[in-house]
Amino acid sequence: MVLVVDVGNTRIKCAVYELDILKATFVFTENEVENNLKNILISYPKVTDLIVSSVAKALTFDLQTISNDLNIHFVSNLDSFPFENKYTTPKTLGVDRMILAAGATLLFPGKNRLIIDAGTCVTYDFVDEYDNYWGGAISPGLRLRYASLHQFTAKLPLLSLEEPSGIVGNSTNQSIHSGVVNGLICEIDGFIERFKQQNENFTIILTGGDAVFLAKRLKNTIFANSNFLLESLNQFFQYKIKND
Ligand SMILES: Nc1ncnc2c1ncn2[C@@H]1O[C@H](COP(=O)(O)OP(=O)(O)OP(=O)(O)O)[C@@H](O)[C@H]1O
Ligand SMILES: CC(C)(CO)[C@@H](O)C(=O)NCCC(=O)O
Ligand SMILES: [K+]
Repeated sequence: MVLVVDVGNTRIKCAVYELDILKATFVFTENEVENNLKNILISYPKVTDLIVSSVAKALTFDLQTISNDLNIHFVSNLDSFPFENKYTTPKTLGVDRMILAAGATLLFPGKNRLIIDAGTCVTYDFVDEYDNYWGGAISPGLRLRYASLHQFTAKLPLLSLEEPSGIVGNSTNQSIHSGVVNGLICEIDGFIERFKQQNENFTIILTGGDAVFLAKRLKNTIFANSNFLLESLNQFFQYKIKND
């Protein structure tokens, strides 16, 4: 069994897999990480391997201290990935984006793949049908958009996510909701439109903390798979075992 750990910018998500079978998922914050991981390992004593993708600052404790007999692997840009990396600054590419690209490469072979991860940031990543990874785009996620409107102005309140009443916001709050929510939906619809015009034989994957909320509101029918990063970590782990 493997415990996959996604240390995101805001939260930590993990899952236990037995080969391709998802046994359990967990979400917690950084200060709870040590206790949570210990408890997961007590509940799942058959876990032999831990695979960690982190885009956050270093964890405040040493993972190795939670168990002596675990194999712990931190994904890094130095690993070998199942795609050809065409990014011009591969050393600064986020490992979360590399894992998403790896998962899409392994799970949807022979397709032009667009992975949209709507988390703290929204990332767009493109892997072509020949398994070349080209990069994509980074923009602010929903919560970040609300927070930055408040933080960088004098007058705008800090609001939390709410369905806008329409495109035309008729108050300060409604204008903010429309700008943030409708703005991101138009952005994602726009990226998808361009991608579809330029590529045949494609697949689009939508994931991240806001995926379910956004999927229902997009013009294109795209199913949200909130666990795609965790699934991709599991796929990457199996790929590593085969190729090491
Ligand atoms: N408890 C929560 N804390 C923070 N964000 C949440 C929470 N529940 C839902 N969300 C939504 O999820 C989004 C953050 O997504 P996610 O949890 O995937 O981010 P993350 O942990 O920073 O991961 P990543 O760094 O991979 O984007 C926010 O924009 C927010 O709207
Ligand atoms: C864009 C984020 C913050 C998304 O989590 C992460 O992938 C990251 O820190 N990336 C580094 C920059 C890059 O991917 O080019
Ligand atoms: K993200």
